[in-house]
Amino acid sequence: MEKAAVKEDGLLIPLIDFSKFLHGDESQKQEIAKAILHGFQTAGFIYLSGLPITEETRTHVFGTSAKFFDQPLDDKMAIAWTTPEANRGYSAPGREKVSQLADPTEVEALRSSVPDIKESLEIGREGEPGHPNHWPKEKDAMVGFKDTMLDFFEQCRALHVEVMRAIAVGMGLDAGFFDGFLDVGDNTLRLLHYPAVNKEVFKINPGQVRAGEHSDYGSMTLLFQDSRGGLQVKSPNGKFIDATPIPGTCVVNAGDLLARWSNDTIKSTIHRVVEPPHADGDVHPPRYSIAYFCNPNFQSHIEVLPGTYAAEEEKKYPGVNSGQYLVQRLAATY
Ligand SMILES: O=C(O)CCC(=O)C(=O)O
Ligand SMILES: [Fe+2]
Repeated sequence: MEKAAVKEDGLLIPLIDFSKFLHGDESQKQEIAKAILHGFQTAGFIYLSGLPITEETRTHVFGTSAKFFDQPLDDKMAIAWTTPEANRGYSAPGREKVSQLADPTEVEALRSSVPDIKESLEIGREGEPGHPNHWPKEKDAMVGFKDTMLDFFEQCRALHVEVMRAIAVGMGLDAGFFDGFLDVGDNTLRLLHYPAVNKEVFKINPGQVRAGEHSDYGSMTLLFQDSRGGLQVKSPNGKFIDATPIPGTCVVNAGDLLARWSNDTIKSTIHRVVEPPHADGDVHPPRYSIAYFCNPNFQSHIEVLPGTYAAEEEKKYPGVNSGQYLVQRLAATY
């Protein structure tokens, strides 16, 4: 039996040892595959431990990400995010004027806007024709940045393939069923930084969050969070529940396209990032996380999966092109 990472208000997010799928015997593989699929079908979220990505890699990538965000705003703006088709580059935070909150009109303006308090860098598949990545200049603290991120991108790409193999096994399909849909690696690595924020900001703005509620779009997201906390997942009863960080794990959530692909037998669950549950003093320290958004190859045609419907009329969705679906969804957010 696997353990629960989160268990509250009807939301049970399992904690699953993935090394038993990768290296276990046949019965362990089956057991883990079923647990993973069940987690996606019920919560839409799982926590994986026993990952092939080492703690050393993880620490190095988080350190490198922090160095990127540490750069002057101008340097980051020089590689700004451009279009949903490219989906690459830097997005600046909504900037709050916390020091001027005594002015009631300012406060009102802030209250009505409540932008997310975060900045991010999106890195796509290196070498995608027409869409070069926006890399920071290879100098000073940014020397080696590109290599570090490309290496991590590849490790996450490989992990996605393995988790999809587990889903295939769980569904009773061939283990390699999804391989041909994923081999290109049309994925996005998003580095996230939620800057330090005064607690007052959350008090003055009841609606203030670090990242607004949403579901993800693709097949699944591999989410690496630091120890700060603040990620919340919506329970079946509509309450936001803390998805507390567990060292050495990766949170994996199914996206909208996988839900659609599975005829809604897999859930793409709403989540958000809010004020962490604890803070010493007046300021919440910064939070860093890394989301790796996995997608079926942009060229893939996504038809409801065999075994998720009994009769043709039970298919809830027509086929769709993966790339077109994703660009459409992204265009609606930015
Ligand atoms: O930072 C996090 O923990 C969550 C980020 C997230 O949900 C997203 O970027 O889609
Ligand atoms: Fe998300």
